[in-house]
Amino acid sequence: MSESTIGGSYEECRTTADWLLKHTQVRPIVGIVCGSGLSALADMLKDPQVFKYCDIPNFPRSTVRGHAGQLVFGTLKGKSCVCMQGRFHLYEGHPIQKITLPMRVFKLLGVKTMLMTNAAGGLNQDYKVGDFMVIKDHINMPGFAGVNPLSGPNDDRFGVRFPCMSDAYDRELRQLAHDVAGELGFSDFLKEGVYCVLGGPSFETIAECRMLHRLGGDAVGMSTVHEVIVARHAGMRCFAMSLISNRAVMDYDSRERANHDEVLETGNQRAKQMEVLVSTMVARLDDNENNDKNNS
Ligand SMILES: O=P(O)(O)O[C@@H]1C[C@H](O)[C@@H](CO)O1
Ligand code: HPA
Repeated sequence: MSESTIGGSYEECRTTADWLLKHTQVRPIVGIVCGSGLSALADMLKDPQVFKYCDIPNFPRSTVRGHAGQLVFGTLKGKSCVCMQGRFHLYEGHPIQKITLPMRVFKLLGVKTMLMTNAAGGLNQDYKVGDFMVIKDHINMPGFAGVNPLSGPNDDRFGVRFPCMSDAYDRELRQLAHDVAGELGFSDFLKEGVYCVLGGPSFETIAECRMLHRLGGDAVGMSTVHEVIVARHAGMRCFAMSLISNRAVMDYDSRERANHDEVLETGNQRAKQMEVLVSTMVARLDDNENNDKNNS
């Protein structure tokens, strides 16, 4: 299959970006991705303009409960934003280049900073359900098997062939999250750690959770990393945060069972605090710092 049939080519992303630019006056500088159960964040945008994914040229469809499947443009705390109310996952059957196509479209729309959220299982034994984890680094398990959104011919118009990932999660944005959490009284439940991505949709076995924990993972999930790789390749600053929606089961005597209902339920319980934290961060983003951080 050629890259253009898989998705994510420059021409395809340009077509989508041009269509959106024609249909909205908003010129976003901040992009937001809402994780499972965390879609309400998009409802904070003022003067929203909503596009269903099925109406946007080249966009895949959202198939997961808790992912509304629409793109919302608007203003958040005075900053022009575009927000994915629902994301795409590998297990939905989309090619990985298609899952991450929105990142390239956002780049072409003028987005400089990406803020992503997700729901994840807690591997770190100190984490409680409901904690927030600022992602400081990731382990890309599908990547070990060659499943990487940048596989295939490289298009220099987006970024370099071999992008560095040791600075994938912007240090200043992570610090900003801690500062804001301190002011809001959230520090007790704001952690920082390593996110492991798997393909899903089956949740992990006990042996897999134990292995991931030993490898240095603090939380496990099924998203975000592919988006971050493509966003960083294109020079956007990235911040990502997990809501620890459930505890990864690590003990053969445990009666706990990971399930999507619990994930959505925890999202509902913590949605308001997630909204306040993210929106306050957006308010504090320094426009001058919104420069391209390309890794060329
Ligand atoms: O989009 P995110 O990563 O928040 O979604 C997580 C991973 C699976 O899609 C789902 C499992 O409950 O939630
Ligand atoms: N494992 C993988 N993905 C997840 C989990 C989990 O326990 N919780 C939410 N998304």
